[in-house]
Amino acid sequence: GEAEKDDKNDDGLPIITMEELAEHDNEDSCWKAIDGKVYDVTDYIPEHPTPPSVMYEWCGKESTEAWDTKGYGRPHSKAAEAMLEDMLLGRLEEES
Ligand code: HEM
Repeated sequence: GEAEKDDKNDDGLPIITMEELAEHDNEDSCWKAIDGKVYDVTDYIPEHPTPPSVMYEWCGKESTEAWDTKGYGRPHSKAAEAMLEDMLLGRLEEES
């Protein structure tokens, strides 16, 4: 029905609003938006090869630039990109 159409995008992924993203800004639930998609990275934080603070800084936020640069101008590896796919939750709402 109409409601379903509003909730989903062409690719069938749930649409996640900026407000919803912003609620997941902590160690119990850490979501990040990267290139228009939203990922739940909570369980990966202890495995990430940096102090957790590097990851926590971006919880609940649009994190594309942090992802693309790792904070010092180098992109994450293809292996890291592949891991991210398993954490996919949905698509970030388009800005209006
Ligand atoms: C968005 C904020 C993030 C920042 C600022 C960040 C930063 C970093 C830094 C500084 C390193 C270590 C140095 C290096 O390998 O170049 C690293 C490595 C790594 N990160 Fe992140 N990271 C972020 C998010 C993530 C997420 C969400 C994942 C989940 C898949 C991830 C996966 C990895 C992996 C697998 C490595 C090992 C090196 C590689 O494969 O590129 N990171 N990251």
